[in-house]
Amino acid sequence: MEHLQPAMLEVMDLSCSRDDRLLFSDLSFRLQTGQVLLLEGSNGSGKTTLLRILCGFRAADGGQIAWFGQPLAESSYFADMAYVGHADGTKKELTVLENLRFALALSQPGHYSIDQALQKVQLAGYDDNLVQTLSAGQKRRLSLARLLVTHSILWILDEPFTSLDKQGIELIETLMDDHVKHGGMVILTSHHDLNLPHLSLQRMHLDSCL
Ligand SMILES: Nc1ncnc2c1ncn2[C@@H]1O[C@H](COP(=O)(O)OP(=O)(O)OP(=O)(O)O)[C@@H](O)[C@H]1O
Repeated sequence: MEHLQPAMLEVMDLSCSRDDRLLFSDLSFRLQTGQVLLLEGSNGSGKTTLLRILCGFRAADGGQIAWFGQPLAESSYFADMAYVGHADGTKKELTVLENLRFALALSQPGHYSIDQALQKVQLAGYDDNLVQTLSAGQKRRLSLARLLVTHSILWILDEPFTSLDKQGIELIETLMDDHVKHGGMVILTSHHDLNLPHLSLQRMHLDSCL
């Protein structure tokens, strides 16, 4: 009787326009722990805009979002959610280690220590490197390490595979798999096919909302 379980995340009748162009309307979905939602759609269809609304960076034009039955602002949502966007969210003038310590100071600790997370994303040995000296793929790996050292239930990932090599792509898939198997949830956009055969994957095409 899965439909009777309270949805951790419930999006109801969301609508958004930009520059008088309707991106989506009446958009509704529910996401439970252990589930992954893949947002698909052509360039400009509104995927990033929807993620930014889900992160609270931007208001929707209509609709509601609830976290465990509560409006976001009255819930623990913003402590339970972590976002990795196009810009990676790292501080370029700080070292790798300082970035992770900074992230940890603003959040509850996650399952991984900083050393374990750096090992996991294959950045061990880069602790004292300034972020501005890292490659694009290494910066992306650092943003993944940030997810591992801090506590969050919902990962919101905008094009997480960008700049990553084959091993990096497999690494994200492994991390997502681990995360949802331990009670997490993921919403992501990607133009790549996902290789997550053992997970409960929902797909939403934004173009169909127009
Ligand atoms: N800062 C902005 N100001 C005005 N319009 C914007 C802004 N950012 C995006 N848009 C417009 O909103 C629409 C949706 O953009 P969005 O970035 O959400 O699309 P997307 O589906 O993520 O695209 P892509 O696959 O190219 O990343 C586009 O028409 C875009 O031009």
